[in-house]
Amino acid sequence: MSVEGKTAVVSGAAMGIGKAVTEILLENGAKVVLLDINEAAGQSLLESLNKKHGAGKTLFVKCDVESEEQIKAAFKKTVETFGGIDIVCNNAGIVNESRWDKTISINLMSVIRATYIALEHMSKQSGGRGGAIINTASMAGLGPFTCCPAYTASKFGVVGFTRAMAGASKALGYGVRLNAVCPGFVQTDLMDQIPEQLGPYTVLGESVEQMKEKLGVLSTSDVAEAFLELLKDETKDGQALFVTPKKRSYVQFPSLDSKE
Ligand SMILES: NC(=O)C1=CN([C@@H]2O[C@H](COP(=O)(O)OP(=O)(O)OC[C@H]3O[C@@H](n4cnc5c(N)ncnc54)[C@H](O)[C@@H]3O)[C@@H](O)[C@H]2O)C=CC1
Ligand SMILES: CCCCCC(=O)CC\C=C/C=C/C=C/[C@@H](O)[C@@H](O)CCCC(=O)O
Repeated sequence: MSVEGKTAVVSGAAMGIGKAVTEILLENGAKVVLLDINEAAGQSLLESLNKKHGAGKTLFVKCDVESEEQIKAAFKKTVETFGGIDIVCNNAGIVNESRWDKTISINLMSVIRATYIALEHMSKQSGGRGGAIINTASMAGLGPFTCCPAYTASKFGVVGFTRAMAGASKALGYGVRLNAVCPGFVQTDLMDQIPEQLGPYTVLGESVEQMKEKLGVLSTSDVAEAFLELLKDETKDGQALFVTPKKRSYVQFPSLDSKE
């Protein structure tokens, strides 16, 4: 799918990975609606993007992804402004092992909530144009990251939901592809804040520095490139794309097909 002329919605767009995804989409000719709870950072990014890419290609909507009402309003505003939605990147996320319920709520429940609301606009079965949804999972959604069990659970959930929803979308003729991106460490505020966010598992976080050294640390634009690959390659549906500085590969899951 060409990104040129398409309308995209990116959550957690004010900073980090979401900001880089927003930038790569604009560079490739898309219009982008930035959703974030941080209004100051969102508005300031919008101003600099408008200077660089020209006004009329972006919109910032203050939106807490935990709120169904605010997500609905943000998607409605997108359709009113740009005439439809082709791409959604569910990217907003946190690490907070002390508030594990909030971690599950933002990282997993909000991805499911936003996907269902997005599909009301995007599905060909409800008058939409079809398109693509990319959910930001993590390497911690593929293997257990012992210093953050709730974060790990949320990201396993994102991978599982994305794969199942891709199958449902295909079977029901929605015309919407769904994929997950699973990065290792990425240089962002979230990564820098890991040591303070592990609550009862803080002592286990001591191995994080060694893991970072072993795996390397991605730049946000490395991750944005992976998003672009998933958008452009229409053969990718229900995939988890694992990304580290040394490797980018599609995860091979065990086949559990009862027909085989
Ligand atoms: N940085 C890393 O090492 C990795 C990050 N990830 C995932 O990437 C995603 C983005 O993370 P980063 O860019 O690193 O974090 P970040 O902290 O730099 O940016 C996250 C953005 O999400 C926004 N946000 C947080 N809660 C929100 C809410 N309730 N509603 C709307 N916006 C909200 C923040 O205001 C911020 O702008 C997350 O889902 C994270 O789990 C995945 C793998 C590695
Ligand atoms: C602590 C929150 C991390 C937030 C940012 C990320 O999502 C980074 C994810 C990066 C690496 C995840 C690695 C997971 C590795 C496991 O699959 C396992 O192979 C490593 C085992 C060692 C351990 O759990 O300590």
